Amino acid sequence: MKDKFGREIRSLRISVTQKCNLKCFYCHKEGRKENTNRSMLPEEIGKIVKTSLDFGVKKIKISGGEPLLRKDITEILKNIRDKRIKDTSMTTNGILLEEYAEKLKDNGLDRVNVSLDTLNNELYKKITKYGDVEKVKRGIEKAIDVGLTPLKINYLAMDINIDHLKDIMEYCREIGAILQIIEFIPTNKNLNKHHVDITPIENKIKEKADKIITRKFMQNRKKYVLDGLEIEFVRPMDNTEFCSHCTRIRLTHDGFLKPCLLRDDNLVDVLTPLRKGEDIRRCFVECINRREPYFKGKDAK
Ligand SMILES: Nc1nc2c(ncn2[C@@H]2O[C@H](COP(=O)(O)OP(=O)(O)OP(=O)(O)O)[C@@H](O)[C@H]2O)c(=O)[nH]1
Ligand SMILES: C[S@@+](CC[C@H](N)C(=O)[O-])C[C@H]1O[C@@H](n2cnc3c(N)ncnc32)[C@H](O)[C@@H]1O
Ligand code: SF4
Ligand code: SF4
Repeated sequence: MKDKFGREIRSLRISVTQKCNLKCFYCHKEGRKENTNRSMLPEEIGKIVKTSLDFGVKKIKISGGEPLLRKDITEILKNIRDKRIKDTSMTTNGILLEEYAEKLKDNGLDRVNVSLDTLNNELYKKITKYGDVEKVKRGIEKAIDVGLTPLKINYLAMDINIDHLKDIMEYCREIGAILQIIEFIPTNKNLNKHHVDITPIENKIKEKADKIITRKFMQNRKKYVLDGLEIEFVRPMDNTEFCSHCTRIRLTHDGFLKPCLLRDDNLVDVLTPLRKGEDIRRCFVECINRREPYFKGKDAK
């Protein structure tokens, strides 16, 4: 099913918990500020996912909070599993990855993205409060070992870690990971000072790139191959092209369908009807109808 702006729905991003073992000062909490204290059971997540497949979803992203804090994460994966899904991935801070990697792979997870903004433990601690770079690196190694690949390193570009980008690039090349350079989304005015324009970095890499790939169904994001290293750019701010190619809907940790990451005012409760035994297809129709590009070009209606 397409939305009013002609955008297909191909991907469902599920936040399985709002809890986290780190406290990154910038966290956007997947755009969900409120907490209703509701939580979805693995079977409920499974049922919602199965319904989403009828609307064109082919890719599942598991996120949070920190998804590996769900003790029943393997149950969640078991319930999600379906032949129609082409890609099941997780975004994690990697702290618990060493312990979980094998179980995740065995229960149907295809790959992981691991967030790591610097290799410098002092700065990493400043950013995350409770983090430990070595632990994350061990998690990354284990994930690669068990085949949770292609593994992506999520590097959030900020004023405080922009000088660390070179080290992260080298590290990714060394371990054979894809590097994802993400534009910082300030969640309040005090954080504006950390925003860095990553366009000049992208232009520099583009000039030297051996190959350029456009991710058509992923917000037309550009991926560059440079001396064997794949570098993807996520540049959402004020980016009308990004939003006009957005094929993603979200499921919040407390059971609401969310038409857009950056809006919290148009959610559709899917958990209540599910618990009442009602047909939840109408929730998807409503969510898709409520979708609109957050950053709109002049021509968008
Ligand atoms: N504005 C906006 N930002 C997004 C959206 N999806 C992901 N992001 C940002 O992109 C960054 C990377 O997200 P990931 O969780 O690693 O997943 P992904 O790169 O989108 O997905 P894959 O490429 O399939 O692994 C995060 O910082 C998100 O905030 C989106 O729909 N809108
Ligand atoms: C919200 S976290 C949830 C998953 C997991 N806890 C982690 O950190 O990977 C998902 C992604 O959002 C990114 N993120 C968080 N806050 C952000 C912000 N203000 N701007 C851009 N990306 C952000 C993180 O870097 C991470 O890659
Ligand atoms: S680890 Fe992820 S969810 Fe936790 S605070 Fe950092 S960005 Fe947010
Ligand atoms: S419309 Fe834009 S901001 Fe909203 S989820 Fe899609 S890409 Fe992100």
